[in-house]
Amino acid sequence: MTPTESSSSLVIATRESRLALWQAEHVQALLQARGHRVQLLGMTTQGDQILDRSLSKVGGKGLFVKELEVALEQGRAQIAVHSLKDVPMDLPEGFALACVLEREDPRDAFVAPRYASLDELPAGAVLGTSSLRRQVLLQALRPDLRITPLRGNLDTRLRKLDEGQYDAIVLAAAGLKRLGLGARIRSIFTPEAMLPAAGQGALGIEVRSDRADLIAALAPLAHTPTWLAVSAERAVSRALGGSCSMPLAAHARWVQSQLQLDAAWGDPEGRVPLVRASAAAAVQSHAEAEALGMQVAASLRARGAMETTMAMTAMTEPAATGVPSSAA
Ligand SMILES: NCc1[nH]cc(CCC(=O)O)c1CC(=O)O
Repeated sequence: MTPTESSSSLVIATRESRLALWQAEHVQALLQARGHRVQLLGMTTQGDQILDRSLSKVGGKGLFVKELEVALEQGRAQIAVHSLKDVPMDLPEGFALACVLEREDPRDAFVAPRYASLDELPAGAVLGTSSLRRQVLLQALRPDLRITPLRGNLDTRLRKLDEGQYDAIVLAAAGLKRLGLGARIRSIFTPEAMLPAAGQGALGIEVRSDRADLIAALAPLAHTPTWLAVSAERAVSRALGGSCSMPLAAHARWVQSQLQLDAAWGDPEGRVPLVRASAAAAVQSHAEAEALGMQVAASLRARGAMETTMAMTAMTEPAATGVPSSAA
């Protein structure tokens, strides 16, 4: 750091949901501890405004990041903090992922006032979820449940549960834990029962790719084991065309020095059984992590994932099935 760099103030562009603000403040504190002056710039994205339609129908993941990128482009901010799960597989030209921070719990959580776990729900109970992945995986576990779309930020989702619109909801454990709402979690799904989404629980920091100085300043915040794991997960999504209209799960974890990657692909209408694939490798670089992801994607495709992907185009049209979906 040169004196001029450390004395200049950095601005973090952030969405204004409580979770987004927590995440931006977390990065702000990490940077302040390293001697940077950091301010926040709160903004509303299209993804926050559109609450009545499935996000997959109106543009998908990018909706949560685009306004923030415009702020970076215009120089109103230098840093955008994202839940990596909401970040498109390939960033637009001119933007880069400077680093990935240590992951919070990547698993999904079951929240319900009257039931302690999915198994306890009576037949026909109404279960709210916010992504195709969760819908498909939960329907495979409990075909008898009425799985219903659930949109909105964390507080909104919990309020809808508390108002009695759902018997139970399933959402990311990471968000609840970050906001101090971990006590609402009745049970956590093991990855074996319900495989998380690529990048779930991890935070990514986006900058303009011409800011090599900033990328260097952010490098100490990186958590390499998380970054390699999410690189492998995101490579699976990318290889399969990665959009949030695809019910895809990808989860990597370290088993000693090996990265174990598990992925699942489901047909939203349940016409074919879930397709699963796994592989492990002694990954040491992003290239090796991505190769592992591509290998698992190829296995998924060999087992039928691609065919149903084609069939899904019709499914994502309005009113075709009414399946829930979002960037979750
Ligand atoms: N799709 C919205 C979203 N993006 C990130 C999280 C949770 C936190 C995380 O995964 O880092 C959530 C909420 C959820 O899926 O329940």
